[in-house]
Amino acid sequence: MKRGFLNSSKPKVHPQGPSTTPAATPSPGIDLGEIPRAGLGRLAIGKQNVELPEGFDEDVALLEREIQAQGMIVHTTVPFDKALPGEHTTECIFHPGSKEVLMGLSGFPQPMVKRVGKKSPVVVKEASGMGLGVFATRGIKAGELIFSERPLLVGGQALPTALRASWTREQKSQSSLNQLEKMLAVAVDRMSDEDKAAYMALKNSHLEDGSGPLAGIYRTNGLGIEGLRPELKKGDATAFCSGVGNLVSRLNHSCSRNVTAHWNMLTFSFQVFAVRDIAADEELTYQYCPIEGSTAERNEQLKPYDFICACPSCKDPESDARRANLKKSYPPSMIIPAWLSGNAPQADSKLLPECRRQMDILEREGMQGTSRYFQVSVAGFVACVALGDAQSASEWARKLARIRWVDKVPKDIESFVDPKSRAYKAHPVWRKKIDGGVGFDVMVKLAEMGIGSVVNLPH
Ligand SMILES: C[S@@+](CC[C@H](N)C(=O)[O-])C[C@H]1O[C@@H](n2cnc3c(N)ncnc32)[C@H](O)[C@@H]1O
Repeated sequence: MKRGFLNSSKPKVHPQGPSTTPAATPSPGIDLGEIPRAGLGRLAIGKQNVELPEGFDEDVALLEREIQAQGMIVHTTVPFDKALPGEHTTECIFHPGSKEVLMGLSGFPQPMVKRVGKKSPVVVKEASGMGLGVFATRGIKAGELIFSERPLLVGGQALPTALRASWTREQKSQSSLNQLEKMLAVAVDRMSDEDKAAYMALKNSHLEDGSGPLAGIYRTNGLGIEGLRPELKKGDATAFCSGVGNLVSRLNHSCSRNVTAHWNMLTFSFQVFAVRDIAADEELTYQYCPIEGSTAERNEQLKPYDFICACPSCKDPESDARRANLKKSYPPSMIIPAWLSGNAPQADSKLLPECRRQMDILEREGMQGTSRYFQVSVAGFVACVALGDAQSASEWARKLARIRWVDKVPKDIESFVDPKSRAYKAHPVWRKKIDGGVGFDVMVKLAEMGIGSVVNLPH
């Protein structure tokens, strides 16, 4: 989950958002202060006290009324019309325009009705030293959609708050946080009693920094959602909204996580997929920060969550060198077009060994949910097809077939898992490295598979 909001000085990751399914990314949240108690002349921000200017409360109230009058914040419920029996609803705090994005989607929202009687593949229970966590109730296969969840709450990042230029940074931070708490209070108040209780029961790791109780939960549990603010540049921190779920927000962090969470706009839900096989009773883990960096860098970014990661990679003294090596290595999918057209003779003998070397690091580090894992798998597959080696290509196809959360994985990839499949000879790249004849049609097919361009997947 990528958490993050207003004026946060914490890293906003994620970004990711490319030509693939949007990912849910953690967001660190506003790094602000405590909700002021009415009538107090000083506000606690973090461990400090902030002097308030004369008439501060009245000034804030005036500015808030202006924001309301201008319709800069929209409280709404999804689905907009009456929910079906058993269908979960989400309270939303939107920027202007977000609701219109959803109303423009044909068939929105596809209903999400609870399946009664089917045993859930997961259970929430105590995770030693981490509070609660999500655990598998049975073995789960790589690529399986484990659960979908429509969130309790979705809010915009950097929601407009009333600020005066003359205030100090601390006063602005304080005021933004106060206003966020008020907006959240409206949204939580609109929830059903069951959802309200679920929201209030979520973890709050912002007890010491002065966040109000609702904002503390929001900042601890939000996962980034992209696509609700199309007017903003993709990948901008402010282009993200943040969703808090009853189940998805119970996922603990690991730098070698075994699930990935993606946002499905049409059902207005998070979809959680297994990125590798998960054993019965194993904990499901997600990543709260980018995981390509060193152990120290990752733990710096995890500070807003108030824990030190003790995952296998963080404890392995050789992990940093492996991840650093991967970071500085070129994604092999970028080289394929030149290699195929004969413009990269130096890559002829190195391309496939390089794919295998990078795959070895990715698997040892538990990085199957990363962009690089997709890039290496697709490069290995295409290279083997181009060399007319269906046996080796089928091994790469098996990996690709499990990456179900990436739009660029060819829809017919399953037909390449059998090396004897007739699909091989019909593939536009079949034996092209040997027979030549790489034309525009082949390049188009490669581009469709994310080859030759940087495919940046979300976490
Ligand atoms: C989104 S919540 C995850 C669910 C949470 N454990 C609970 O009890 O609801 C995030 C918080 O869980 C805890 N947490 C998550 N991953 C952790 C980890 N790898 N080690 C220790 N604590 C972790 C931290 O307190 C963090 O602020």
